[in-house]
Amino acid sequence: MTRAGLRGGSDDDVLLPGDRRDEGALTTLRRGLRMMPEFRRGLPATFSLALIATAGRVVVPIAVQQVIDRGLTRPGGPDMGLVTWLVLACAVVVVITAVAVYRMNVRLFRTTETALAGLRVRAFRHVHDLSVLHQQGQRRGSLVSRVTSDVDQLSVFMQWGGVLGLVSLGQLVVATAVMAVYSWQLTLLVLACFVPLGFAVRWFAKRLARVYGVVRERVGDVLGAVSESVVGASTVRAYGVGDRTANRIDAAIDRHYRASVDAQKTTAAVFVSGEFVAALANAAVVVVGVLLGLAGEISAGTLVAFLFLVTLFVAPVQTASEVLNEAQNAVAGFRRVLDVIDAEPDVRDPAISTPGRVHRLPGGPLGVRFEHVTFRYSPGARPALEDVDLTLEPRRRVAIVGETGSGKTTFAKLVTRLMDPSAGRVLLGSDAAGWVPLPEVAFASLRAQVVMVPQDGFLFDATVADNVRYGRPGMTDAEIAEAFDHLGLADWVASLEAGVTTAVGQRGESLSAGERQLVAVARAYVADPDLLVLDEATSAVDPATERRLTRALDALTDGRTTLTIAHRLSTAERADEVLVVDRGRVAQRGTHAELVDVDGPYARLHASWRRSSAGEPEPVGGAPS
Ligand SMILES: Nc1ncnc2c1ncn2[C@@H]1O[C@H](COP(=O)(O)OP(=O)(O)OP(=O)(O)O)[C@@H](O)[C@H]1O
Repeated sequence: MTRAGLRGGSDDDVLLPGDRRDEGALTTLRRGLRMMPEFRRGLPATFSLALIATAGRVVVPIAVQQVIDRGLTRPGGPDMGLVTWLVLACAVVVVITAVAVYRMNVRLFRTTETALAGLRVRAFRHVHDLSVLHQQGQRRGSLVSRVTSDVDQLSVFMQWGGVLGLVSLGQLVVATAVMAVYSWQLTLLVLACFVPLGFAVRWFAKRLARVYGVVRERVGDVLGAVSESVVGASTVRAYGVGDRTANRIDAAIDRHYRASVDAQKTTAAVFVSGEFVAALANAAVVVVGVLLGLAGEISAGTLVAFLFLVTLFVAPVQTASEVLNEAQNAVAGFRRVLDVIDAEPDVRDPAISTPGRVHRLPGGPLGVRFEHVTFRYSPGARPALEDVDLTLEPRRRVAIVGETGSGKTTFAKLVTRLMDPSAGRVLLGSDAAGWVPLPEVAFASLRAQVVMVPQDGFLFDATVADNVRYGRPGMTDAEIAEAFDHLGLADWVASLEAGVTTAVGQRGESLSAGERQLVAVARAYVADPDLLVLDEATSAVDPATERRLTRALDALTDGRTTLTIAHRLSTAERADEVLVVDRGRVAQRGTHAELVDVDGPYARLHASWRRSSAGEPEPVGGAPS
């Protein structure tokens, strides 16, 4: 299988604003070169080395011609002095050529890796600013592939195809020029032999693109089937469907195998055609060359040199189809990476975009003000929030409740400026300290003073302490242990195998769901925000962890403004204020006591909670976010 066959497809691609799928290859390359100054800077020197390398290759045929015509078959007898001189000169040129090729490879490797590392870093950084991350969450994998496998694909092509393409092109041009100087008749003959191959290569290139397209799809199928069976291993085992899953994987592997064999057959045909035409050209040159020699048109040395040159000419033509095919794939990958970098972030840091109009948030607990805010996930879609107009005072614990899909998470994302409203304004501050519109708040100030604790409390594969340190870098393990102590969690830390230095495993899987939440709460606590947005977990936890969590949350929220997306009515009952969101609108507002007896959405939610309260407390609105 060639390199082209090793990559996975990405059918479930995420569409970015301004994606340019139909852009021509040259336009993409120009756009890419503009974005990779490191690569551009190295190009002239690399081209010069390529020129030396290719020029060096034609020295040998020329020397052979000179040795035969002017050294060995000289009318006055062999001139061994000239032969020795030519052989030595050839040896020197061969060494210089080898050094030039080596230097060119190293340069190309270094400049492409430096340039691609820069590209990858830019793409990664940029991805974090794209609101598409929050709006099309299910397709994050595709974005990841753009900044990983697409860049890898480009790197492989630039180092392998780039070297081959550069040398081949130079070799082709120089060999043709020298051939034309020796004999225009034989040059035309060689070109005539290769014209049909040129057409065949074009046809083969299209077919190769198609067959390797199928191979990539099949690779994607295999990866999809395998990863699904690994991720869903417990479900597979629980339902005893191991055989069925294995059959699915076997079938995907079989389809991949068939597609690969099919693709290899085409690749083999390309090489055979090249070999055939090369043999044909050599034979034609020998026959016609001898006839021309007999007619006194060319010398024996020229004929031998010509046969060398034909070999130099053939190699690039043979590799052209593979390089072309690789180039098609690489340019497609390049375009996908460039589109990520070129996509305009909807939410920009004013410290960068409008440095003249940037503010810090006032210190101390922050209030939240929504001024006629409407948000749509896409133009023309039903508003997820509609005309929300309210002020939440600082230091209050506010519970946001509502049916599933009513707009609670959207509200939280707007407060933390993961997205900007489609209409209206969100402001943070207080009557005393003043209100600042979110688009004018520097990200550094916003991220330091407003913290969101997501429902799943994502943990990194590190220790408990490392995960907490994300909240405030530089804290010592002892300070982190102290923070757990303040949150009333010292007994829990003591129960861990290695205290705060216990490793949590990938995504925190060595801890229970409730314990992961405890770490997430500690992380928010050490960040010491002025406004907290909590997305309450819906997963049931054991009573001991539940008690710890309640205690830790009380300590965390003490004295801070807190917005909790509440899935348990017990949280709403304890809140200073309840916001009831219903189909994108704030339908009710007040304390639990004020709302519970009023006919409305809150009373209905409460009643449904009461009905199911015989068992575990039911999440408000049923389904988890
Ligand atoms: N990324 C998205 N793209 C498009 N529509 C979305 C997206 N996220 C949410 N929505 C839609 O916006 C509306 C409000 O969703 P939101 O997530 O705010 O609801 P929620 O009240 O938090 O629900 P839950 O309790 O289930 O988490 C829903 O109709 C939902 O389908």
